[in-house]
Amino acid sequence: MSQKNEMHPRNPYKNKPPDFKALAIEYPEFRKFCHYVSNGKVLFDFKKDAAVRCLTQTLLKKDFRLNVELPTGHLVPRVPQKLNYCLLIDDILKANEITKNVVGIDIGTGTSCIHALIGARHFGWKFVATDGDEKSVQVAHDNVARNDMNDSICVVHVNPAVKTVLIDVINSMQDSDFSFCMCNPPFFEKSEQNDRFCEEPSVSQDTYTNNLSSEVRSAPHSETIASSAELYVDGGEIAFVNRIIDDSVCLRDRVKIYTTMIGRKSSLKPLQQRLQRFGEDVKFMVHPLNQGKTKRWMLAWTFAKSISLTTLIKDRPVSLQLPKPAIMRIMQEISRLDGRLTQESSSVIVAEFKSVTWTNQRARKKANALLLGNLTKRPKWDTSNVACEANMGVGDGRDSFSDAGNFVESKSISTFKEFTVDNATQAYFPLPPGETPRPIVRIRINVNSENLFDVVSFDLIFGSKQHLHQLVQYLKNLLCR
Ligand SMILES: C[S@@+](CC[C@H](N)C(=O)[O-])C[C@H]1O[C@@H](n2cnc3c(N)ncnc32)[C@H](O)[C@@H]1O
Repeated sequence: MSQKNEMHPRNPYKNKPPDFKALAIEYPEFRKFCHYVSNGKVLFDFKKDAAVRCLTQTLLKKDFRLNVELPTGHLVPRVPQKLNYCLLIDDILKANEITKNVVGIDIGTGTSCIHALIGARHFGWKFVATDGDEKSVQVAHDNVARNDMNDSICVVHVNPAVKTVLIDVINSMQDSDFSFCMCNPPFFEKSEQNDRFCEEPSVSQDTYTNNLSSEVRSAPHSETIASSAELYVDGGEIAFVNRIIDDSVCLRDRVKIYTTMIGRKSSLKPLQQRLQRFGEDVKFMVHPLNQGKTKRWMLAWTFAKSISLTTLIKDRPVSLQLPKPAIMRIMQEISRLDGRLTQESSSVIVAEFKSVTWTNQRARKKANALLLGNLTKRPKWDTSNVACEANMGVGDGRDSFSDAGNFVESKSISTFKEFTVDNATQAYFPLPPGETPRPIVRIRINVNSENLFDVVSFDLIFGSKQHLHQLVQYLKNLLCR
């Protein structure tokens, strides 16, 4: 399903896709990839890599006055998607009043140098653009020079074998602080090589295509041809972004806002969990980046106390109408749910929860009654028919991308023959001394007095939207009767 309407509201391509007919009339090289059909419409062949390459070059020329070389065998950036990413960064910068002398770092700029070129031309930002591939650095440098942008963009070659991706570059520029960094990391782990892409020797030994000649997979909507450095990295995008996170822990607010694009939904959770481990020191957020049929995400984080990332959360605050005085009743209920309350003003409170206590209330009550009540048949807590054996890995157990510290094997052993047991095992690891567990959800509650009632709105500071909606529903059931 097309996700055009989820594009950034300021993206000019949001409600106005490229007019292929007009482009075909204006640009003869673009015309070669168009077919006229009987109703006068122009069809564009997205399936061919050369056509997509030409579309990107034409849009950059027409809409950004950029003359960009995109060599065959390398990724072709999609202009609306790249603009979406820059616009989101622009939103965060503007919301934090960072509007002058904006300097960004583009990690892994590729041959196109696309983020830096669009960022400099459209938003007036300056850039340091890095890449680990010498050819990409050369082509990116030529693209910058061809567009007379040497004063705004400095392209730097970095050693991709070095574990850090930001520290060396930043330390080589002693006096500069950076407003933000951005990155479109290689997504895939090397072992996935054969699943998604196959070699394309007609271009070069190092070129891959997603146009697999397989009976199982249908042909892709649009062909992607790329080099191995653009597609693969040890550990995939999770490992790459973890390297940026590691660097950010050392660099702290020498970069005000760290951002990266994320290509796979499954990468979001481990990366957010990783950031969560830095407790109150770090703020982070995820925002979707949609274009066409592709869904991507931007992960942003900051160590700077002055930076707010919540300004980007565009969801309407969830609200309830309650009889007056609503704030007292809300505070009572939140305390009953083991929430911690901080009063910010007479009408604003912040509530945080370390666990979800508002779901399964009936089951909770029943379990409590069983434990505390005077039932004739009480469970015998001190006897067991089952023994449990678990083999653990080494490490602190909190990294989900290795076996370290997680269960290697876990089994339940019945003390009766022919007696089977279900086995569910959960482990808790003590936090290092001095570290306090971070709440799973934090919500700002704002109470506005109207004539006859109070309007209570709930804003998610962090945590899952699902938890917020469940909690509000729970309070509604309880307080709106
Ligand atoms: C997916 S491509 C992104 C290219 C371009 N930024 C875009 O969005 O179209 C990833 C890029 O990261 C580069 N890269 C890989 N490891 C790197 C490292 N350690 N430091 C900098 N760049 C790296 C690759 O050479 C490749 O050009």
